[in-house]
Amino acid sequence: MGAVGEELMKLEKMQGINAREEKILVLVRLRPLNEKEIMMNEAADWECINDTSILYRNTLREGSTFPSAYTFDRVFRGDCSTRQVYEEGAREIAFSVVSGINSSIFAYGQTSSGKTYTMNGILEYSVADIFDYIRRHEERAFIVKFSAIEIYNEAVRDLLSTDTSPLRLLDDQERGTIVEKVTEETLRDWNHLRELISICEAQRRIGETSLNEKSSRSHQIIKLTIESSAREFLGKDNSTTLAASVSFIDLAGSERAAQALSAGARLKEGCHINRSLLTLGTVIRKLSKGRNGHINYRDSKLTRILQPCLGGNARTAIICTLSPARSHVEQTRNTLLFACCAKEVTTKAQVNVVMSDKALVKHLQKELARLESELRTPAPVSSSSEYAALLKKKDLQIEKMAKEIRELTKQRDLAQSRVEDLLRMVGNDDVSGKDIKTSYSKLQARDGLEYEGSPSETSSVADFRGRDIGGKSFNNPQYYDGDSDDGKRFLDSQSGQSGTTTALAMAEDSDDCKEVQCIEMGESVRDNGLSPLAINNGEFRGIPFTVSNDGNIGHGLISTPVSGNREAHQIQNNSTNGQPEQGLHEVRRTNVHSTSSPYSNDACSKVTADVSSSRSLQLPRSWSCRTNFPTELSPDRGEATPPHAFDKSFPGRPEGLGRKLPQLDFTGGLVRLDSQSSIGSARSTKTSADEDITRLDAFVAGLKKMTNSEYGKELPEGQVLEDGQGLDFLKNTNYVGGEALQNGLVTSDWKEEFQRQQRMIIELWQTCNVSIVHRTYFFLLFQGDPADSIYMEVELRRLTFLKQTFYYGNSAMDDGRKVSFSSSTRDLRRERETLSKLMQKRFSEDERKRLFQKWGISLNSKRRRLQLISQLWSDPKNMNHVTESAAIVAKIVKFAEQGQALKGNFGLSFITPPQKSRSFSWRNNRTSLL
Ligand SMILES: Nc1ncnc2c1ncn2[C@@H]1O[C@H](COP(=O)(O)OP(=O)(O)OP(=O)(O)O)[C@@H](O)[C@H]1O
Repeated sequence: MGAVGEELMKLEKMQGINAREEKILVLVRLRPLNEKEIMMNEAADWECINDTSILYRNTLREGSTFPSAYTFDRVFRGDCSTRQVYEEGAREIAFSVVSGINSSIFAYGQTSSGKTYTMNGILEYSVADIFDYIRRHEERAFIVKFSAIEIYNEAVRDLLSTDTSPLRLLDDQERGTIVEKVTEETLRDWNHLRELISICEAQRRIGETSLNEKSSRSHQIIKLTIESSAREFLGKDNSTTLAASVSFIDLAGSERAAQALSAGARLKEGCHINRSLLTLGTVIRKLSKGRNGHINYRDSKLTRILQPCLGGNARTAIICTLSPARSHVEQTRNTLLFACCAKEVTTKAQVNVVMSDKALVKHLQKELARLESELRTPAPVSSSSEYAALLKKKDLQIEKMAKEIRELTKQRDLAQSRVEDLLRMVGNDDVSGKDIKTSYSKLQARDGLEYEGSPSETSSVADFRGRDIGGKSFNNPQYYDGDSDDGKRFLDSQSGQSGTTTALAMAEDSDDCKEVQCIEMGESVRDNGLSPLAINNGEFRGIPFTVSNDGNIGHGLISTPVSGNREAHQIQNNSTNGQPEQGLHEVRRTNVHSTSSPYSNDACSKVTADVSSSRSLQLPRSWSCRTNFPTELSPDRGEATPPHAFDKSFPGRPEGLGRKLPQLDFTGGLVRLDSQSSIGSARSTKTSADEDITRLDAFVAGLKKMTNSEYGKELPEGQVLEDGQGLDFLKNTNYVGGEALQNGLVTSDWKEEFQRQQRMIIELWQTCNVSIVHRTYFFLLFQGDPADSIYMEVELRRLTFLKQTFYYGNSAMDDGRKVSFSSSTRDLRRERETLSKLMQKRFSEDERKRLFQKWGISLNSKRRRLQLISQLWSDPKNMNHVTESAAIVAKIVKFAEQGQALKGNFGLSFITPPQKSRSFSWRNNRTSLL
């Protein structure tokens, strides 16, 4: 065998070693708190507990649905140097390039988390190592080429060229996607490298965001291509060359635009950045599930260029950079979720050999000989014990899945039976609920825009789409400043940005941006300066009930002693004032003692009435708010109803019918309050939105749909649940609905469990852009009755499903309509707009003024109502905020009146259930009571 043969053998051996699948190496680097964070007294919530695990240690958030510990190939704490990150993590991957293996190192993370800081170091250490290797291998001739591009606003730019025109991407059959005409410099030495790097730094788009003065606004890809050949064969026709490249990819920040407080150009960049990153996330997610089906590499320039690094012929390491600050917890989690997916992705790198024709022929002859010999002596079949082990493993898998299916079916059936009971209870023996649906179908919101079969309502729909204002075409509804003197003045969409992301969304007219914007629009408003809500003896025992005419939210709670007279409800006034105000409406229909309340104005009475619209139940173990309402619909809603008039106890939640107004819509919307359906124009201010905020049939249909739907049954295509996350957590809850309740086995810690679930639900509402009307109804209706557990569970299931669906960029189906994160964001924005219009009707000018002041909104600013509504429900961790938000929304949507109306519509009635069965099903036994 000559030298060529040896060379070939060596290469084949290398190919044999490397041409195998391996998982992407995932490294996590936690940076220390920066000066700004320290100045702001930020807490560092993340800790690397060993070399592979990172822990979230904020015990205050124990109710979170997220896992608190994450494990990766390697994690680096804040005091680790970049050299350590390189040597203990990225080096092996980067260094493969000298052996002819493609490799790539990514940095992924939110702005200011240290991507550029890390990648600059990694690049320099890698090049130093490569140069060192070259120096030590004089027998080979090396060529090192350097190129650098950035992807800025979905355009590819050459960072080594002064020509800023975008470069085209071409598809090459052999090499995949290549960047046309990109400059490639042959590296001479270390100084040359430094020079090129500083050119790139000067050319790269950098901007200032609120979190980073020098924020990289583009994705940067620096590529080193290394070719090497044995010197002795140089120039000969049987020479072979190893050719591979290593890419250093410094991605732009993965944060949401809202978090970085981006606006204008920054926002537009954010849109593009996030489109690329969204596609990257989708690609990684799909790859992590295996390579089945279409992978959408071509959806962004970034993924197109990086295709070989993502599941192709390359070894890849991803360094996820994190900030430990508490204020960045959401982004940190997103980064970790991305990292979790990435660690499941496999690539298949192999040595890339460029052969001369003669060498290739020789190589093929050898390969042929090897295959022929393999055919003659086939490899021994695996032993039967191996087969048996495999079979056993599969059997176990099947058994586990069957168990899960049984469990889910049981839960679904249980929920289904509750729905059927509900349907029976509303006066329909046909549990299919067909009649109910028919009767109310005309009121059913369809696609959030129209009301089916209601021409008068649909005719009032104002179409603002595509309207041309001042040369600018907006797809969004116009804003009228109802608080201004003329009341209907169109506002420039860019003015009055304060506190709303909507204004930012409208500020951009880039088509590209619109869709992505919706994804980015978060609800950034946090600090609303709420006064603390008094909690009853440190416990949350009831529901908030009012907005007072001084603009304060009533801090009263309607509470029920855990034991004692169920009718001895008391409105506990936690105000500091303690003096009754004029306009206080006594809640007479129960034995409620209306203590002096500064909050008890008309609004107060409405919300309290709403609470009171639920029938009192005898459920001694319940800690929740107990409220009463009459057995018959009184034409006078304020009419007192003596408690004995409905002295029928019911151990489930009959009050739920009166209280469960919201449509538990799959889309997260109670009813979509679309501006088009209600307040799109000055003319249409008095439309269906006013009257048709909620419908019971919609709620029932929603419930039924939920119990029949995918929640918990299956996740959307390609969706994965993180460890300890998703549906499993429900199994850990103290489930007291269903059987446990029927058997009277109400657990004593249900109260605690309820609060935990409530917290989770409130957070998930925010994450999933759930309608704030829905949030309000659900929050006010489900107050901790043990029988609420089924509803809590279904809601949790639904929200978890939505969250997962959205996280992976998927859409969920609802009545044939696709719901995605962006569409839910849009719906929520529209709902807020609608509520802001209605606010003018529901609150007097004085009340509005006081609310604005209380919520820190300048009385001179524009779109004050929208600003206020935008703040509502924006701080899920702050229970005071939540309760006050609910009170305001409740007043706007006439929550109280809805309860009464529904009671009248459906003639709710309850009977005492047989003591034995303690059934909590709905009864259609109107005559027994009325
Ligand atoms: N591990 C670290 N140790 C010390 N300082 C760090 C570390 N990581 C980042 N920094 C500092 O934090 C600041 C932000 O870092 P860097 O610019 O690398 O963030 P980035 O993630 O690239 O942000 P962007 O996405 O906005 O470009 C810089 O001043 C950097 O020096």
